[in-house]
Amino acid sequence: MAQTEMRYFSTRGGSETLSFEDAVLTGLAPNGGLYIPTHIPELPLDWQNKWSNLKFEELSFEILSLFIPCTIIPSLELKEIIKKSYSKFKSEKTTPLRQTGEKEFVLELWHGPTWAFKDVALQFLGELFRFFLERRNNQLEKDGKEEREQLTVVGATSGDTGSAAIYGLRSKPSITIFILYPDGRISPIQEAQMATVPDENVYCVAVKDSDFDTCQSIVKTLFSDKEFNSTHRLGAINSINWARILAQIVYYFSAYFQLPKEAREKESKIQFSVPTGNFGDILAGWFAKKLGLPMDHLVVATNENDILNRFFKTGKYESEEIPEKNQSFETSLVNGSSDGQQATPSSSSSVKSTHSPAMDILLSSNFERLLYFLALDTIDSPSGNVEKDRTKAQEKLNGWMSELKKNGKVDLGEKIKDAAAKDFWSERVSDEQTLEEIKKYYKLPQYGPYVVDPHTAVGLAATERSQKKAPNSYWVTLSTAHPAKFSSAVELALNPKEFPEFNFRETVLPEELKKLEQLEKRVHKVSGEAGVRELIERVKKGEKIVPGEGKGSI
Ligand SMILES: Cc1ncc(COP(=O)(O)O)c(C=O)c1O
Ligand SMILES: N[C@@H](CCOP(=O)(O)O)C(=O)O
Repeated sequence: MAQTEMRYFSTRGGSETLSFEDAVLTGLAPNGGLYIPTHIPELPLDWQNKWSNLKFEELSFEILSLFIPCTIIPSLELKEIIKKSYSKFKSEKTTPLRQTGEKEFVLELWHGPTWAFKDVALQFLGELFRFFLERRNNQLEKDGKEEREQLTVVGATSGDTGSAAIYGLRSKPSITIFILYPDGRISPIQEAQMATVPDENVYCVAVKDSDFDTCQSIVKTLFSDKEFNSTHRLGAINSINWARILAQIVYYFSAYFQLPKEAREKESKIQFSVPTGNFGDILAGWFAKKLGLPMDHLVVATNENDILNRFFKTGKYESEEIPEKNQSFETSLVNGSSDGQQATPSSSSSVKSTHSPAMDILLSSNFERLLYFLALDTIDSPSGNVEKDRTKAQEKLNGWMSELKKNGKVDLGEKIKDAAAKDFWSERVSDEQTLEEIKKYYKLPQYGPYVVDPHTAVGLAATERSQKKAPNSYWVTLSTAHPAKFSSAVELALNPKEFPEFNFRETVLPEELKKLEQLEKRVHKVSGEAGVRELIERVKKGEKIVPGEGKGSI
């Protein structure tokens, strides 16, 4: 059956739909919403047999082409983009599945260039940007036009997205990239991975006295500032960009095909546990389920920053703090809601610093995408008319967003909580439990020893706690980073007193990362949104700014 051509629209309303190309290049919708597909495509008949022996790249092509019409990227070119995206992965399987128990598995997503799961999507997004810009600029040249399209990528990171984006975009023509991160709140290796990249088009921006939410909020404010956005043609690398979610859907299918045959039999149940921060990775899993991948539940595994866990348990989405006292929280909620004029906080909010710092996030961007679908699934008396029902769901979502803006919290109610519970379970994992989990996997009989990073440990702890809900299931925990990236937590868990034989440098740290220590770092330290704007404006004017020596707030 012919499928309707896929287009994308904003969660926050407006009847406009965009092509895949425009949705990817725009990143965040002008009304502050996130782009989502107009419909969930159908998998081909007999996909389970047809796809079972495909290599990762081939599987990726099959899934991505359901969302990217060949009028936007012709098949041959999409295959080429995918091939380039995964050529630098260190594992033949790209995202290999490792057995850790009789029915327990870990999906290792960190075999890409920066040793984090973000590489899977950001290598692809880098290639997409290159392809679209090259095609547009060739056309301009053909048409005898002088101007060329340039993209100013502005992204926020709690450590991993930044380096993966930089490795995906470094030295790509027509692109300048600014990565914002909270000064002093990412691991030394993460900072070294970003700041030692010498390419001229890369700017690492340490935002003083901030946290990830502040950085994310600055990014969203800049995107919603119409003038700034159109002057600099902003591009998004965070998971607000639909292409990030899309690329991540693939590895849920890949995991499925790597599980033992028995797991794929009708009576078996498969559960996925996902260490969660910005809700991008787990949302990709939810789309995989919507597409028809047989999975039972997705476990939202949070650290002590547990707003999401509290929502899934209570239906209430709220910060622990009073909004007036917590500007970062409020500003993140209202991002881009209107004129981009809201003040951006410069001081840290109530986010806790934990042993899994990449998940130290209060407000998860992608939760809005799920909320849209929950709104749609629970509208009273749906009309059956796609556009009308879409508008109703968008209105409902906007209502929630305004309430959040006003009160810093919203009670989404039992109906929404129950609708979410069909697909999600959730668990909060403390720092202490995270360290215990790292120890446990190091001492793992039969399938160990296995050194896991603290984020993966959060996922594993959540798996164990959820197991009683569905005994006899197959469990896949997503491993989101290589342990080398988080030495402090790993060394704290596998400390010399308890584990005298363990040597982090010898057994965990890859040679490639050891070499970073010797390289020169280039970091621009700035204060708040004003500092970020100033840096971008001066760079775009062609000023050469020596890292750490800029004037003003830079
Ligand atoms: C290592 C690691 N694990 C887990 C996460 C959480 O993923 P998501 O933000 O997609 O929920 C992140 C970053 O967000 C991360 O860097
Ligand atoms: N943990 C992330 C935070 C940014 O999330 P993103 O998936 O929206 O880019 C990081 O490592 O930076």
